[in-house]
Amino acid sequence: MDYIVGQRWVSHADAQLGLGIIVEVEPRRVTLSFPAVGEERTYAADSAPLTRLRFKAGDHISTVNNVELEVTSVKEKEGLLLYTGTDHHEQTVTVSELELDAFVQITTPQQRLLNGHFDKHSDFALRVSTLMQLDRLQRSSARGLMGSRTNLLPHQVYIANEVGQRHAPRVLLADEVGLGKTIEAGMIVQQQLLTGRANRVLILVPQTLLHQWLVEMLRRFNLHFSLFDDERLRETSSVDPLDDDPLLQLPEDNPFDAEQLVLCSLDLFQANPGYRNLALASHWDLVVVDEAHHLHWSPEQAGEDYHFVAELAAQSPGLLLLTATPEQVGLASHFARLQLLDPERFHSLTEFEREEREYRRWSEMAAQLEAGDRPEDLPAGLDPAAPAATLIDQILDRHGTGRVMFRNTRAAISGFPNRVMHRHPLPNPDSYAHASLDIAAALHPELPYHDDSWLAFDPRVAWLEQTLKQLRPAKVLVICARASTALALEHYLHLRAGIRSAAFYEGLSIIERDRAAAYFADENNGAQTLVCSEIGSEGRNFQFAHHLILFDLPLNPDLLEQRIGRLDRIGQEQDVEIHVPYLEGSAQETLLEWYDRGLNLFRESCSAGTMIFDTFQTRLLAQLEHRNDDFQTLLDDTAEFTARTRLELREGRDRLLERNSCKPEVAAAVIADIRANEDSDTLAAYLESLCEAYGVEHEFHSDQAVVLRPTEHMLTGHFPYLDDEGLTATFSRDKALAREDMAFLTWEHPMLVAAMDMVLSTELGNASLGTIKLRGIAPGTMLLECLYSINCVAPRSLQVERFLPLTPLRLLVDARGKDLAGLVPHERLNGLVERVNKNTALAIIKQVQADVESKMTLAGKQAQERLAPILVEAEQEMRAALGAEHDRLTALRRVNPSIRQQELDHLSYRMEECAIHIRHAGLQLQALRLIITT
Ligand SMILES: Nc1ncnc2c1ncn2[C@@H]1O[C@H](COP(=O)(O)OP(=O)(O)OP(=O)(O)O)[C@@H](O)[C@H]1O
Repeated sequence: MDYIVGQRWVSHADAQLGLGIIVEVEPRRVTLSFPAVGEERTYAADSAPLTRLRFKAGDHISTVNNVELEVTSVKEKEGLLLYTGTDHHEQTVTVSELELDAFVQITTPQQRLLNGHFDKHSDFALRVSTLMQLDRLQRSSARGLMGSRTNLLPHQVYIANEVGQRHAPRVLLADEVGLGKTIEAGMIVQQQLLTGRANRVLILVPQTLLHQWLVEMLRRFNLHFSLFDDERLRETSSVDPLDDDPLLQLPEDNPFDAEQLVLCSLDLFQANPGYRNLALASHWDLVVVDEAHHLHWSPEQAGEDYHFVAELAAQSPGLLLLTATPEQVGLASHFARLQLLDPERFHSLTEFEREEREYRRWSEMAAQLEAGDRPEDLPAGLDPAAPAATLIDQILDRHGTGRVMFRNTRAAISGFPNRVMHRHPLPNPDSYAHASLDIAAALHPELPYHDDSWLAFDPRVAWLEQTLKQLRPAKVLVICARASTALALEHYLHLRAGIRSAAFYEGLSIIERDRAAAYFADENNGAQTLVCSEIGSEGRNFQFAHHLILFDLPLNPDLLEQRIGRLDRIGQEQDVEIHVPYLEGSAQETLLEWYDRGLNLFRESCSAGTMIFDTFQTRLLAQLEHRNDDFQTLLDDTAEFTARTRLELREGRDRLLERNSCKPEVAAAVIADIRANEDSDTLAAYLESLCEAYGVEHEFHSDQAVVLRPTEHMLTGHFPYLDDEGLTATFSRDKALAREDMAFLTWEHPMLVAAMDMVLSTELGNASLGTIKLRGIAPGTMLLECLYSINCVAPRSLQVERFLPLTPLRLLVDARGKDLAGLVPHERLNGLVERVNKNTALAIIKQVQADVESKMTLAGKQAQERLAPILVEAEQEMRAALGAEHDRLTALRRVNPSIRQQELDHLSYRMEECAIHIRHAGLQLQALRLIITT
């Protein structure tokens, strides 16, 4: 494709951009400015979704200077088109395509019909059915949630539905370990992308989870993220990775701009501060940060990673933070993360701490409201006459963590396995006498050894070997705190004990780590055991194993919970067997006792671990150093405190959060809608007609599954997502979950999305001609079937399309200009219309040309009349939605003076801008069929 600066192109992927103008051409990229929406876009030159706009003689064009021309001739000069025509003063004028008005509407169906370009009826029907399906999908409550290859779990579907529909969502996904936060984030990202709310997404994860995220996004959501690491950035940018001077001139070629979906490790920016400016200079619609509790923050000082994410958070409209243990590093730092999400709502730590103490009161109030009572002491600013559901939402928003935080607990979700604990006391060897020196050495007595001589006398080692042999062939995950321990153990098991094993620790490259994890996961020829340092205790999926050996214990209950969470997660089908070897009389034993008898952590997960730890820390540390008779009292006190805290959480904060994190009736309705889409045969039938239209071979594979293959007679050289090998795909979710080799075809599979887009962005089926026998109507009578869609050219940031329906406006005008659409539905007409041979069709069109044009004018007028109330309704809907946001901020401002007037003003401004664009929305003729009665 030859691009030349100044040429005019339209994006067929995004008609709302209006008419673009090429402003820069580079060897592999082309940049267009879209003046109608004030945006610039850069595309890869060989795959840009662009169509050159060429007018022909007879077309009407308008220029930026409001000159209207009817084109009489077209010439090309140095790659640019020059249009000559007559304006309304009958003057002959020549304008360059450079001067064309960017707010162009191209109504090609009429031009094609009158010029004798007729499509098959089946193609016309396909086009109309595409419009109808898109409209149905847009209105479906399952929109954006159909395509993921996952089980439909209510708590995930609820969150994805609630958050994914938001404009610029900013939330903390804090489900307890292993409940599927990655899946929730994937569903939200997918929904945001599919609905056009987001285009550019950046995901930041710990290095150990990069590959897992990459694979999960691809296999569950068909999302192709590009992995950016040091190597890739060095290859594509000249920035010095170590130079983080913010005033540095950034290169024009920002590598982050080259991809829409980027996955990076957060550590990359720690090690190479120079890359931060690059990432910040790129625009993101949505930033996702996994294991967000790692961001360093304390009331005295925030870490560089926190600052970096805070800067990203400030420039990106959407932000998802993920953590299973939000309070792992304390309440203050939990608050700091909430502040990243909603600085208006979370403006004062003291206030937040006070609120936390009141959760029980709000929880009880919500319960009262739900039971139909009206409490006397409703907080100020709430309308006692409002419906209970509204009041509950407002209480959650203003006094709980409301719309910002989602946390489902295992207690509320059934189907988790039991945890079974096995203690293994072992004699404490004399060589570890030094262990009482400090707590780290007491808990990990092998640490002071610079070689592996400790392996010979530490009884945990021989026990480990023996236990693994006993458990054979069961897979066993071994976790210890330090990399050196993991490495030494793995060497021992592998080289001296002959046990198939792999190590997983920070010294390995990402590829080596993933190779180790894959070796462990391999069912047939894989390792029996994986020995991990603490980095293996976070985020990874090892639920195919159900034996966990804790070679030592971390001094942090949330870390212990994370360790157990590797196995105790969704998909675990057996009881989780937790084995803990410990040295008798050592600090390890004391810690084990405290976790077990104090917190009961080996049997039940506990979301207040850190808080309980903080409460007893001093007493516990003293006991770890030197255990005495007070220990029993510490255990009793901890157990009593834990029981009380659990109860408080259940009745207070957790219940308040749960109320917000899964509403079963809403989830059930969405799931039913997703299922209804899967269970009907409409998709299969639609796919068949698509394949027929485009010449793709379509063959039965098995129940609910098909094989698609490209052929030599394809209409276009290429069909989206279909390579030479073909594609085996199923419409059944259950089959897709069991058969990873099959694609899961839903209305939201990228093949369907791209193919539907292809139908509407090309001319396929937009002009058709046929005959019909209708009793009682004189032969030779003309009917025109016209389908219009609403087209609103507006800056993308306004997201106007979410208020405008996609429902096509259909008219069937008869010879007198009367609309019969209501009497004869489209499907019925399809069954009655007969095709006409090309010569007859050309003869017909010659005869009725003038008549068609006048009927088109009538149809256009009628459609315009029908458009008016639709636009009024769209504006009302927009005002209601943005108005509610405005009201919320105004209400929050009463309790929180830090909300700036400027923000409220900006919302009002947005509302007015949206209103202007909605009022100027126009109609685009999508398809036209001329029918003559015989
Ligand atoms: N709806 C689902 N269908 C099928 N598998 C699922 C579903 N939800 C979660 N899983 C699987 O369960 C495991 C846990 O999910 P995920 O990794 O998203 O949990 P998490 O909450 O992020 O865990 P952690 O707290 O450990 O980071 C993964 O193996 C995931 O693939």
